Amino acid sequence: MQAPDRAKKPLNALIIEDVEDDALLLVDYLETNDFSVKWCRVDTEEGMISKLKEPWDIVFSDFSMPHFSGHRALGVLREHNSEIPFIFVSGTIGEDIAVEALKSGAQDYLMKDNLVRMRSAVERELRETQSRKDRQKTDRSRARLVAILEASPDMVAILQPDARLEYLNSSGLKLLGLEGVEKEHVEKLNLVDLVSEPFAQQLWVEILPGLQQNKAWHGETEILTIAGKIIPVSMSLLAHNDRHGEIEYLSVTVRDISERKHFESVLHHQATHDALTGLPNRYFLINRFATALELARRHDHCVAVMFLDLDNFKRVNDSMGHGHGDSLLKQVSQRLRNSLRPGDTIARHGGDEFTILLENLKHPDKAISVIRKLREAFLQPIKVGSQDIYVTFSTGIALYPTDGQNVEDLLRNADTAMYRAKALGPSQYRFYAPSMNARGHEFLSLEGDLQQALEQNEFRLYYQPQVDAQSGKVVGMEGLIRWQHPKRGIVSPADFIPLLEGSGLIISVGEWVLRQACMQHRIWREAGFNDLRISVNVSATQFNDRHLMDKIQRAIKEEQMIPHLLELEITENTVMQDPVAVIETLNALRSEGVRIAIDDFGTGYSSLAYLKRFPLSVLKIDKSFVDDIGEVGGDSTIVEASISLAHKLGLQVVAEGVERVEQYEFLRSIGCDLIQGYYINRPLTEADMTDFLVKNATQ
Ligand SMILES: Nc1nc2c(ncn2[C@@H]2O[C@H](COP(=O)(O)O[C@H]3[C@@H](O)[C@H](n4cnc5c(=O)[nH]c(N)nc54)O[C@@H]3COP(=O)(O)O)[C@@H](O)[C@H]2O)c(=O)[nH]1
Repeated sequence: MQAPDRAKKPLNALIIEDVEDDALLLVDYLETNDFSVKWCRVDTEEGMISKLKEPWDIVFSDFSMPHFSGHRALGVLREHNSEIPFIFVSGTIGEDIAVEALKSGAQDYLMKDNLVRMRSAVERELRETQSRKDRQKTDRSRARLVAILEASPDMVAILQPDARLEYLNSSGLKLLGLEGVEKEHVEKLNLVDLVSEPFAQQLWVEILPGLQQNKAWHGETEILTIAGKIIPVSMSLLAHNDRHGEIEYLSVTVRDISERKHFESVLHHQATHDALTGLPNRYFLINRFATALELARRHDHCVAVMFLDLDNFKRVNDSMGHGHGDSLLKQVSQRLRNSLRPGDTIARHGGDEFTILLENLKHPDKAISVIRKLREAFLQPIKVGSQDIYVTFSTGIALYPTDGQNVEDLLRNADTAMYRAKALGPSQYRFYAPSMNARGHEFLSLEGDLQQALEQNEFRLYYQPQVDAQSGKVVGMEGLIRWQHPKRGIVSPADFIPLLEGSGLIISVGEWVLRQACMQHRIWREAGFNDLRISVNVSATQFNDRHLMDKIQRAIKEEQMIPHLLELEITENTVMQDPVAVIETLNALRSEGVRIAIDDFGTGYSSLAYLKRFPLSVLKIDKSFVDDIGEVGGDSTIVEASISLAHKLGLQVVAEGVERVEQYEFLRSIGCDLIQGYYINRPLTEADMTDFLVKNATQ
């Protein structure tokens, strides 16, 4: 082999020729025609095969040789998969054979004695080989690109400028549920048909026209599978221009982000909901509340926020353990949720506190109907472990726009109102009033003084007479506490009982009231007023005191009280707190001979039918019902019905707060047993009560 001349066109030629001179003539011809030939001559099949490993640009072959043939040489070359151009150069070839040779894959044939066409034939073959190689390279890289697109986990599509599908990769077919669908059907689809409303609109009206200018759109949206399933996706839409700057085609890459969205929503739920109850948390509520206020401001609506605090939750937690406490909270949450409308928001504020947001209220009173509904929902006990627990809650309500203009103020005011409700005993509700804040400060200073009031002997017991409705004779009295404050004078129990409740002092002050009443009763008995009954109020906190029975028994014994003349007034709500335990205590009191009165009847959420299971003696109809008597639009049928039913259940009925003669007369006419109220007398000091008894006895 000879080295090629670098100034000329290099040509590596394998020459299959038995005659060395013919080969040299050929090379000489090529060299004189501007080729620098690197060549090798073989004349056997083995020789050719051994040389095929080298990088030949062209093969020249004689047609017939003693040990080899041009035909066979062409066969060998093609068997080795070689696409190297093959040119016959022969002295003997006839036209038929030449045609045959071309048919069998040779690129050309030339006569040894006429090589005029050789230069152009070689140049042509080299050119075609090069362009074939280029084409193959392009095909290969195209195939690779398609393979990459097909292997992509994202949907990739090529679209016509009007968004019709031209190509859709396998992931796209899979994502859209188009696997197995005929290609021609797929190609009829438009991207607009494959996205959900309202993105289809946006795509059509805004995004596609905008691509002329913007060239690209990226965003998160939803696509619609052929089966109608909506899948959240991230999408990149690109416009590809032709050389005139017109959109030639579009490409779109779509990534299924369902999993990410799912995790995002899980995270969002965790950040906005309470893990124990699954209810929205404080953060969620504040956001929702802010939106509700915006809307209310715009549409002139009223919004109520209610703060609920479970009564005695701590007792359940402490006595039954946190596991049971959690179970109670979960069940309470469920009941609260079920009692509200879908548009109302209930959130767990923390601990045993819940917040309810009532939007778009027509009237603030609607909040009361909601409280009633909630109370009804809790009439049935909640089973925790093996115990039935009756749940009550204290509620504070603040209203937009009257009680505040922003979330913070309204929540704070609802909280203040809730604390005031809680101080009144279980199951109470209070609407916020600005005076609550002012009184809050006053309360603080009173609270400090209360600590010493008992030691300093500052409490007084006043007595309000109860008379027989028919005869007008005094048959008993209610003991009502007052606080003789050294600086403020007489302080109303409405102002300090909640403080005593809150501090727990009510237990010892309640005991003082009981003993004071029993002691005074003995003094009046000794003065000849023998059969008078005396009643005292027992708050829910006192009722929960496990030493209550013991204290009552000791007071009766030590103050020489006649048990059947002692009456304890408890409210419906005290009864409802824990009915099973209450029945037990009431039975014990009854066996001592002590009478029990239900105070403020009608203000709670029990019914007489419900109360009949308790060993009660007296029903005190609340002043609010008595107030209705004789008023225009007032409804006295409740009073009538209550008295009639109470009598059927063997209860004596006392009407409280009787202020006017027509109330008295009406109550007498419908069979009310006893009357108490300013119409008879206000609560009196013991001295004034003694005078009143004397006067009454002599009338
Ligand atoms: N746990 C205890 N609670 C007590 C005790 N003493 C009183 N209280 C409770 O405080 C609340 C306010 O009591 P008071 O200011 O004494 O008001 C009572 C009566 O004075 C009042 N009343 C009676 N008749 C009329 C009337 O004709 N008009 C009118 N406007 N008010 C009237 O009503 C209150 C009656 O109380 P009750 O029968 O108990 O419902 C009050 O809730 C008391 O219960 C105590 O020692 N312990």
